[in-house]
Formats: sequence, C-alpha cells, structure tokens
Amino acid sequence: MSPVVGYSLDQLMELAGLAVAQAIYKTYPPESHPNVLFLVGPGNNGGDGLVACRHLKLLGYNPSYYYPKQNRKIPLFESLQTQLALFKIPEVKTSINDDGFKEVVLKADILVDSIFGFSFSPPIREPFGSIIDMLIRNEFDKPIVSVDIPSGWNVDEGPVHDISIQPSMLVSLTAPKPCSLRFTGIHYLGGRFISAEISKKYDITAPEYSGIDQVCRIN
Ligand SMILES: NC(=O)C1=CN([C@@H]2O[C@H](COP(=O)(O)OP(=O)(O)OC[C@H]3O[C@@H](n4cnc5c(N)ncnc54)[C@H](OP(=O)(O)O)[C@@H]3O)[C@@H](O)[C@H]2O)[C@@H](O)CC1
Repeated sequence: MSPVVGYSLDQLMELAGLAVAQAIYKTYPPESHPNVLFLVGPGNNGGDGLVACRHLKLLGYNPSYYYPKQNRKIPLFESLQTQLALFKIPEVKTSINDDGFKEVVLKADILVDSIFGFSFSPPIREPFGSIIDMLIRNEFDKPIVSVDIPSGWNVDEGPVHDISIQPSMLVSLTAPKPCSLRFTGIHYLGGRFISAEISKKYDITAPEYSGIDQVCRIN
C-alpha cells in the first residue's frame, strides 16, 4: 500500500496507465496515429507503459512494446506481460543495436517513453543509453510521449544537459514533478484518483477533470 495515496501498487499502475492511454487518445487519435511503440524501462514507470499499451489496444490502436530488461520474478510485471500476450500485443524482439530497429521506429506513429520516472539516477546504463540517444536524435521526427518524467531528466531540475529528450507530450502522474516547469509541450495531468484530503495534505492543486476523464490538460 502506498503511504501517500492509499492504493496498492498494482491499482496505482492501472490508474496511471489508463491516464496515459486517455491522454494519447485525446491528442493522437487512432485514426491518424494507429501504430504506437512503447519503450519500456525496468521499474514502475515501465509498468505504467505496459498498462497504457493494453488500454490503447482496447481503444483501437496497434501498439507494440520494446522491453529489454524484464523482471519476471516480480508477479506484477509478469502478469502485465501475460495480459499483453492475451491481447496479442507484439513484443519487439529486435535489439536497439540491430539495424532492423530503425525499421521498427519508422513504422511507429508515436513513440512512448516509459523508460524512467522519478527513481532514475545517472549515469545511464545500457541498453537505456542507446534508447534515450535514439529518442534525443528522433531522426524520423515522431511525436514522443513521456510518462511522468522525460527519461533522463532530473526530477527537480529538468534536462541535465543541453542534449536531452524533448517530448512533444508529457503525462504527469499523481502531481506534476518540479522538472515539468521546464517542459513546454502538451502537458496532461493524470491524478484524478487522489482524494481531496490527500491533495490538501500535500498541497496538490487538482485541476477540473471533465466528465469521466482521468486526465486534464494543464497547459
Ligand atoms: N509511487 C507513486 O506514487 C506512483 C508511481 N508511478 C510510476 O512509478 C514511477 C517510479 O517508479 P520506480 O520507483 O520503480 O522507478 P523508475 O523511475 O521506473 O526507475 C527505476 C528503475 O530504473 C533503473 N534505473 C535507475 N537509474 C538507472 C540508470 N541510470 N541506468 C539504468 N537503469 C536505471 C533501476 O534499476 P536499478 O538501479 O534498480 O538497477 C530501476 O529498475 C513514477 O515515475 C511513475 O511513472 C505511477 O505508477 C503512479 C504513482
């Protein structure tokens, strides 16, 4: 149970992933952006991506995921992958270092950066350095959606060097992190699952969520 918000980790991840999927749907609908490639990291930020990947399939997209450092010993992550297999969502097996990976990226209409969130600490270890370099170069000029924090950014300070991922969209989860003040693209907050008491206690300004939305655009 999270001492902050009172949910179990798998509940939080489900809510977070649903919020990410909704934000993508609102900005890049499946009619124009059907092919979504998730770049998945080894921690909970990666788990958010796996959940969002499943929701996008249900929303009519053709998602796929690249998950180079898997931890099947943790039941939560194993079950997320089992669900993706049940939904026939393909896992990209081509390595980031293979020539064929370019083809994989070329076919995608959106790249989702769910590599690192607030527990990242530099320096970046492989294979994630190569993946983040690929996102920084973004040679095919694809929209990049970052989950919670653009991977490699410092949670407080933002981009650590002149060369950092510059996503087109950021979906902050629970509450925007300080680094999001340095972000100038399309910014959504997915934090509707926080109670009014928790918002007050942690001084989180909750936006006006519309209808049944789990996300709200905040810029
Ligand atoms: N709790 C909440 O309220 C909510 C949390 N949520 C989500 O969880 C995210 C935080 O998840 P998290 O704590 O698991 O950490 P995360 O950022 O995924 O990274 C950890 C992994 O990265 C690795 N790693 C680190 N540095 C590295 C490096 N330099 N180079 C290579 N690897 C490196 C590290 O490996 P290790 O150091 O252990 O070997 C570990 O495996 C948060 O941002 C949000 O998205 C939401 O679901 C909802 C609300």
